[in-house]
This record gives sequence, structure tokens and C-alpha cells, in this order.
Amino acid sequence: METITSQYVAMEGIYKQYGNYEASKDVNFHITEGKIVALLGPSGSGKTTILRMLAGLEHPDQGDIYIAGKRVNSIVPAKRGIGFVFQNYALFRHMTVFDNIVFGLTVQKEDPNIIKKRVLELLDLVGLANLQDRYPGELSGGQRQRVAFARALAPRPDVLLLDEPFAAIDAKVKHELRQWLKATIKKSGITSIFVTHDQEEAVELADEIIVTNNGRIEQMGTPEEIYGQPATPFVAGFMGKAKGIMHYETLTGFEREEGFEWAIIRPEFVAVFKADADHEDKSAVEQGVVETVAFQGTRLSMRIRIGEHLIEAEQPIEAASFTVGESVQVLIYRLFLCSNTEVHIVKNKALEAGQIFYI
Ligand SMILES: Nc1ncnc2c1ncn2[C@@H]1O[C@H](COP(=O)(O)OP(=O)(O)OP(=O)(O)O)[C@@H](O)[C@H]1O
Repeated sequence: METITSQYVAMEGIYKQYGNYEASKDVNFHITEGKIVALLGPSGSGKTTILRMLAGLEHPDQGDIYIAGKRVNSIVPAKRGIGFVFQNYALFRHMTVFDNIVFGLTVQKEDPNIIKKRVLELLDLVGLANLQDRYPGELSGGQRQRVAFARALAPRPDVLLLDEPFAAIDAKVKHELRQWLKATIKKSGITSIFVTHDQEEAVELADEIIVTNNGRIEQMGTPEEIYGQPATPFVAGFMGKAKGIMHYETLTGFEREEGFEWAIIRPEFVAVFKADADHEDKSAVEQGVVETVAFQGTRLSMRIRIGEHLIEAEQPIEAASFTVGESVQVLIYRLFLCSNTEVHIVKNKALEAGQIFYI
């Protein structure tokens, strides 16, 4: 059997078509042992197809798949050493929590005493030791997902695959459950790959993110890299909250670059001042007019018109309040300047030397 040594999970030169539709186009990535990796991208971008090919539930038309250093293309799903957690829990309703977890092991025909010991260990790991006799219908969504997680870990897989594991979970519980999952995965040391279309989830959980778009991988990197140094215009526009995307002509402090026609301005790249506010960067501001103001808990979210362009800005609520129609000074600290294929991260040259930038 072929082996690769330096990478634990890998895809090399993967192509996959469904009929005429190309769901994966030259997919390549390498994942190091013990990492948590998110497959992040819009609906239909090919995330689930990648996960299902790793699991052996779909087969590539071309390319190589490696798990735990072994080429697994021709190995059946049950022998690939993977655990799978689905978004809808997929627990057996007529079985207790204990028996649901046992199910992951009985198929391996283990000794009953070893099975019991292993299940108790897992119940402890997922914090459900006192609920082992309950049925899935008597658990909350978060608890059910913990059981599904324990069941997937039961046979000690080399790799854990999770398909939108929090999709069916209440928004309030999600944050807590993500923190729990991250800590539990790290404790067990298992290499984990999960699919999500939620960038907040990817950033919160993953050591590394693979951004998919239209069947291709746009970028792989740490959340900080993906967020702060987008490699492609798609990633620059996909990550971050509501952003101003404008056909770029001139903005104070930013020069034109040949072939770079578009600018992406995220809310955190912008500061807003009252029209009469005095500050040291006056020469670097644009004049704008507030078009909308929305209160969002701890922040004010605003849409501001600069000439023909609309950009989004955010202010802490302790800062000055703003009203619709008000003229304001807008200071753009930086922007992402995009050609069709490249992104340049450009700082405002008109700012005083020594200005501290946000990111
Ligand atoms: N069995 C199939 N037969 C035909 N086309 C399919 C099949 N499975 C997926 N596709 C198509 O392949 C593309 C990629 O699908 P995939 O499920 O991998 O995307 P995704 O990024 O996971 O999307 P989502 O977030 O909506 O689940 C989609 O256009 C989808 O319609």
C-alpha cells in the first residue's frame, strides 16, 4: 500500500463529476495529525462532496485520498478508520444513550466488559454519565449531538468527519456546544474535519479553514490568515460581515492600481466621526452621509454613502450617536483592492505615520 509520511489526511488532484456537473475540480489539501479543519463555503460549493469522498461514500473520478497516511481510494467506508457525525444526530430512538454508543462498538464484536468500560469512558468524556439510561427523545438537541459524537468516537477512529454538526442546534446553545466540542476533540487528540457554511463557526472551532467555491479550493489557512490575508477576491468578499464592495475610482489616501478595479471595505476598516469633530487624521477622511442606522446590542451598525458608494460601518454605542441624513467624516484605514484573481491589502497613505491599524 502506498503511504505518505508527513501528512495525515490528504487529497491530491481530486476531480468528481455528477453527470455533467463538476462538483470537485483539482482539489488538493494536506492536513496534519490532530488538527481541527473546517470546510467552509457557500451552498453547492462542494464541501459535502469532499467529506463524502473522504468517508468513502462517494468516489473521485481522478486523484488520491489519504487517511492516517494510507491511500484509501479502494478501501470500503467501514475500513477507513473514520467516525462520522451527521447534522441530524442519526441516533436510534428505541435505544438508550448507553446502547446508542455501544452500537458503534458491537459491529466490531468486542468483549462485553471492554465495551462497557469504553462506553463509560466515552460517557464521561462527553459529560453524559448521568443520562446513560435515557432515550434520545428525552434529551435536548445539544445532548443528542454529544451522544452522536461519543458514538462516532467509540471505535477509536483515526479521523472524525462532521457534517454541519450544529445545523439543528438552537442558536443560544451553539456557542457553548462549539467550545465544548473543540475542547473535547483536543482532549481526545483526534484529527477532525467538519463542514459548515457558517464562518463564525469555522473561525471559532477550526485550527485551519479550507474555503471552497464552485468545486475548487480558494484558500487553506488559519482563521487569522483567511480573515486578514485573503488570497483571492472570493475569500476577501466571503469572509467578514456586511462589506462595501465598490467599483474603485479614487478614495482619499488610496492610489489606483492597474487592473485592480474593485475595493472591499469591511466595517472594521472604517471609523466614523461627527462632521465637526477635530482629530489628527482630517486630511485622510472622506465626506459621507448616514443612510441607515441599526442598533445591534453593543454596536451601532450604519450604512454610509460616499459619493456613489455605500459602505458599512460599525461604532461602539458608547461613541457618538448618529442619525439618518447626518453628514459625517469617514476614515478608511485600509481596504482590499481586487483584480479578477488577486487581492492587495492597502493601507491609507494619508494617515499620520505611526497610526495603529486595526488588524
Ligand atoms: N448525488 C448527486 N447527484 C448530482 N449532483 C449532486 C449530487 N450531490 C451533490 N451534487 C451537486 O454537486 C454540487 C456540490 O454539492 P455539495 O453537497 O458538495 O455542496 P455543499 O458545498 O456541501 O453545499 P451545501 O452547503 O448546500 O450542502 C451541488 O451543485 C450539488 O447540487
